[in-house]
Amino acid sequence: MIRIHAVTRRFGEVTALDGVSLEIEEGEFFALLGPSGCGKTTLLRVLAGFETPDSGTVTLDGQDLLGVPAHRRPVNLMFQSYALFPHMNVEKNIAYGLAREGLARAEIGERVAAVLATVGLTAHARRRPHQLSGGQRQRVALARAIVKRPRVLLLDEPLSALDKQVRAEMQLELKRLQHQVGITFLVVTHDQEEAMSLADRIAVLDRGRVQQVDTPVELYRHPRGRFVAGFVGANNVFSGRLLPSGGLDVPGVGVLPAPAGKAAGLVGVRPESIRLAAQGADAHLHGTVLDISYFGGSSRIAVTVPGLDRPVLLTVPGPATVTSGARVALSWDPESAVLIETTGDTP
Ligand SMILES: Nc1ncnc2c1ncn2[C@@H]1O[C@H](COP(=O)(O)OP(=O)(O)OP(=O)(O)O)[C@@H](O)[C@H]1O
Repeated sequence: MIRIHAVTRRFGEVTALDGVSLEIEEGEFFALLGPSGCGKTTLLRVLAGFETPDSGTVTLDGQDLLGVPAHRRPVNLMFQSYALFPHMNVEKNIAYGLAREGLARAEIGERVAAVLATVGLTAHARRRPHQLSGGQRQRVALARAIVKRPRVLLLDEPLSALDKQVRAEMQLELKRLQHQVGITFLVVTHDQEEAMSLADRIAVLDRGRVQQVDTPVELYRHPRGRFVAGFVGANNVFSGRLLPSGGLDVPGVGVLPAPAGKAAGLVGVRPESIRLAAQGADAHLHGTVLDISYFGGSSRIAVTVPGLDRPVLLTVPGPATVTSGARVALSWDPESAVLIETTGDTP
């Protein structure tokens, strides 16, 4: 198990990591998710040994890791595929690290062959990187990292260079591989969909601080704090006061469906929980359709509501039945509204 405790790293005025504590289990697929500049790469570099924190500790199975030089750590950083050696074929690229470790030729041959089979590139062993597709190059980069049999594999935005379809394929591939090799994977990404689809657990970082660590489902269902609520999946966040009899009283808007409570705070309602309602008794909000985005299987509708500073988003299956400029009524079940953050208790 990796235990990161109170790790802080400053660069002049910038605090890249601000008291980060995390525990990553053996064999886990763990993601660090956050916007650009939140400190993800710095944390990865600390684990890899390319960066020393100002304070804090990192242990692997109880053993200090920070005092161990980078090349002695049982941790490997997977570089982007453009870091492959262009003049070496696939096999040689993969064998390179093992040869440097001084392993016997026979063992290198066996290990390279095994890993080539694992990533499905046996038939391409003699090709050079420029003779491969982006996805295949990414597999070589992966093979090169896992052939060294690290305990922990660090991946920095591993799929960002790939186009959408290849990316989806590689996500499946990465998960399958991680399962097969049983190595702990720690992936860094700013793409929440990627983190959700890959990881067993996700740590959301903002400005050098861990905001929440949870499974993808929990992060989506019960985001804690405004940042996570807005960053992980689309969300509608309403600010108001929960009423003991049920509902959220939003100043200037009215009482919106929400469970009973006593706190003033922020409540989130996911776009797929909101439906178009008939005007009248069962409608809770009224507004004007601002924009419609069609995604094939579903559509996202943005509705401007007087009194709210951001449009309300809702998702409907298939093409939308309304058009821009239409007046619509919106509704949702109280149970689908979750308290994200309290801003004070009502006396
Ligand atoms: N060597 C450095 N010198 C000065 N500032 C740095 C250095 N490395 C990182 N920083 C700063 O620390 C902060 C965190 O950087 P980091 O690269 O960890 O972010 P990130 O979340 O990985 O972002 P991105 O997704 O853009 O790579 C940023 O403000 C960055 O400018």
